[in-house]
Amino acid sequence: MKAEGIPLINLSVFNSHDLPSNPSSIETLVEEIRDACKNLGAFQVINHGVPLEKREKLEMTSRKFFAQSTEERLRVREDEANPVGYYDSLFTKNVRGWKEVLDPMVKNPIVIPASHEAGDNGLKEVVNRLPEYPSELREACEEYAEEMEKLAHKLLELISLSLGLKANRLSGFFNDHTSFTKLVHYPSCPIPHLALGISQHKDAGALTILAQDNVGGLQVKRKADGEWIHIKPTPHAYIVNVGDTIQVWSNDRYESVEHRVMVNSEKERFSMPFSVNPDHNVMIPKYGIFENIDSLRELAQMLQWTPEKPLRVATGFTHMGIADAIVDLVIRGATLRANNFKEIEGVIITPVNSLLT
Ligand SMILES: O=C(O)CCC(=O)C(=O)O
Ligand SMILES: [Fe+2]
Repeated sequence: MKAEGIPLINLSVFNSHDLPSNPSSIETLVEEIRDACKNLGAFQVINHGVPLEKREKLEMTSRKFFAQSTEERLRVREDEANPVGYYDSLFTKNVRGWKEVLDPMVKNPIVIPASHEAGDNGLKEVVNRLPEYPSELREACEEYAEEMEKLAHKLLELISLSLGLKANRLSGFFNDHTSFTKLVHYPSCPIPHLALGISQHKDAGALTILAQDNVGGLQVKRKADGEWIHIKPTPHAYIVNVGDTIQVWSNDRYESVEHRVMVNSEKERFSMPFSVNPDHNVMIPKYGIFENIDSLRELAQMLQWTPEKPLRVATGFTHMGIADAIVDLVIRGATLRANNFKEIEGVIITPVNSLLT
């Protein structure tokens, strides 16, 4: 099924919170996820198990929050020290988009790197800044986030399976996740031809699970022909975008999708993207996660591996197939540095020169 060029995936076989015990019952579903992630990097899900009343409650509180005076909204404005809260970019000559946002985190507080500077190992604590009005906003956010976490878990399991990995392969990366909900308001815009709600970008996290209202404006870029596809609102559905983190974990099998939001002169629009982000200290290996000998061989080929370009291999050595693959590489003359091996589940391979200090 398609909804205006974007696959529409029915999750009903997966509706309880656990994976069905019979793997063949979800084979088709896993295939659909694989095709959607490969071809577009985005899809919509229906029968996703998220109760409609939780979504509607948060949508209502979001509308109430943004309907307040500018002064009230600015009371919870984020700043450099604590980059969580309200921000708007309405008055910045549209380069940053015709929108305003409130972005509460799921876990509160969270600890994140103090800066993006290489070599800065400092950490800082970030706390949610939530408004007093509407009074039900905090509860609505918490209840909604709980549902989003469950859906995210299902989607990550399906994506793992679709990559030939165990269903729970990615779960361990999300114990102290840094996911957050974004309440976004795009006011109607008198100069829609000169502005964008959000200009073309990719999301950095693992996935984004997005609820949009019935106005429309989101577009995703189809890699095959560079065409922008309008995502027509499907009532109660969620749009799922593949982010950069999944792109890396999947060794580019799935690419994060470029998207943007158009604005219009008549209607304001509300959306609620939920960013599914791993723990801040999770290592995102440059060449993905491999659990079988074929993918390791494929990688060696992809890297045009030669003895002059040695690889560093890190592995738990629990999997005979992997050990065989390493032997295979050794036979081809690789310089393997056994004392550099780290005991990490699965296999991570990176060219030596980018890892050695
Ligand atoms: O509002 C939307 O439809 C998309 C928002 C988005 O892409 C983002 O916040 O990263
Ligand atoms: Fe986005």
